[in-house]
Amino acid sequence: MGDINVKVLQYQVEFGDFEGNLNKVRAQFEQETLEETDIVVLPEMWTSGYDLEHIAAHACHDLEPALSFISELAQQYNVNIVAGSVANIKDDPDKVYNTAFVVDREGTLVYEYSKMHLVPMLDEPKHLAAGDNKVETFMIDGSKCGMVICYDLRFPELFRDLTLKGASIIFVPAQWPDARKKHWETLLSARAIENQCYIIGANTYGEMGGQTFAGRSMITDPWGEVISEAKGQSEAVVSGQIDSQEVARIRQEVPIFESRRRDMYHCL
Ligand SMILES: O=C(O)CCC(=O)C(=O)O
Repeated sequence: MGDINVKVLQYQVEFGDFEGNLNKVRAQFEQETLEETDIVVLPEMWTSGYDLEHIAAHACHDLEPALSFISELAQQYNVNIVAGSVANIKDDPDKVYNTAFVVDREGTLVYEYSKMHLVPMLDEPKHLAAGDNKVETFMIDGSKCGMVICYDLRFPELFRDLTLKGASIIFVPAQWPDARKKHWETLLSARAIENQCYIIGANTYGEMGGQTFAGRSMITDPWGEVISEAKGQSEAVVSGQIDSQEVARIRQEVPIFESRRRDMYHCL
């Protein structure tokens, strides 16, 4: 298992413009040099933005057509894609989920996860159904990974569960507002430090649907150091290398997983 090169694409998602958003992603793959890249990461709700009033009209069905689109890109560029999330309808046509998915270099779907904590501040519970997936990990190029979506970042239990299940890299696709930018930056660092794993935050930026989004996509290492970041609200590619030995090194240096007192508190 070698080092892993990651690229987070930070760009402005177009509000309610499915085709426009697909074209935007394709254009970025065309202009980037991806030969040395192992994983490309997209933000939350990248096909529609937060056009919640019309979310059913924008929704994919069992991830299609977004899955086929991403699968073709993955094969064409020989890269794993953590494809942020899309509005998605599964069995029940009245339920739209906010579903993230991952496709490997062969174009095969390796994981999907529907956001389990919906955001009251954005009226998400009125328009979206909460995912009730089990907390699971998935593999990319030999590394065990986890996925959460945006507001999930506020729930340390979810991250602890993923790390106890062996995740050493956790992806956080987001559309995080500028109004709470400080929380985004602080919580990404905190989750990396307290779980001693890599945290990869992929946000959008700029004005959309009456909100301003923060940008500040970043890759944080298991020591809490930001190894690569987008400075602010601008188009950016955040590139960083994940050292496959670093998680074990940090966990040896500060052995919090051995120091836990599960007999003293009622959580995982
Ligand atoms: O928790 C927050 O402040 C932002 C959450 C959010 O915007 C989202 O989950 O889409």
